Amino acid sequence: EITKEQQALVKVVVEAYNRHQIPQDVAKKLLQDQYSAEENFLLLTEMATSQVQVLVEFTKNIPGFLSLDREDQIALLKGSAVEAMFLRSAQVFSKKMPNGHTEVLEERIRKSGISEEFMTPMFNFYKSIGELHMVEEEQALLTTITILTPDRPYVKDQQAVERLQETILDVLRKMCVLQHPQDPQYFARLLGRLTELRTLSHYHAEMLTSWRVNDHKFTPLLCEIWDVQ
Ligand SMILES: CC(C)c1onc(-c2c(Cl)cccc2Cl)c1COc1ccc(-c2ccc3c(C(=O)O)csc3c2)cc1
Repeated sequence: EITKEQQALVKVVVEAYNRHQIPQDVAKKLLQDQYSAEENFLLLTEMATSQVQVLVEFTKNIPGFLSLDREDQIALLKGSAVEAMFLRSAQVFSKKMPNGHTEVLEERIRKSGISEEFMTPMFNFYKSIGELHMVEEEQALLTTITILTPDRPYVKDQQAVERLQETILDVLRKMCVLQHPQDPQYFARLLGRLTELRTLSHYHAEMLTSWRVNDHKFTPLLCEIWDVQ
């Protein structure tokens, strides 16, 4: 049984998750008709930059996040941004966006200078997230759990982060049992996705390097959050 305060916690997180989304006029740019590798890279850079801004706003609504040490807040954001964006872009693929974002997003990612070796794990991940058919509470809580990962580089007070993460893990575990009574392993499978995210995050570091080698430019916000340039 989910307690009253756990219900309140979920409500706050889910409302923040739904409130902070890429503005539609930015997302709609995906539908414009230039498909060169350069154009795709520029559009994806714009999406990622907008998504990071959305992510920063979302984290401010995670109960307890703003009471963490300031530097730890930054360390958590920097350490989780890529994983949170894999989760978010995965929702776009699994949501089968009504306005055709799914197809164009896939097309642009496939033709943006990312080498084949990263494509397979990336799209396998998207497929495995899609197969979970997560409800929006699960998506919001899983993203929150990713952000509240204690062992990110440079986090000083890991215990404080662990306490926040455990609170979310507890309510997610209960929700999974309620939402998926026929699948007792569902919660474990959700957490398994977080392990896959870590691997993708390592691949992503290499993707960044290969883009930079080919002189691709990022925005100041992405340079700051990814420690590039
Ligand atoms: C700098 C750039 C080239 C880059 O580097 N690595 C990655 C990157 C890639 Cl290629 C894959 C996964 C993660 C990252 Cl960081 C990217 C692009 O990152 C993206 C981030 C976020 C979206 C994204 C999110 C939400 C939505 C919604 C919605 O919510 O309604 C509608 S459209 C859309 C689009 C797409 C791409």
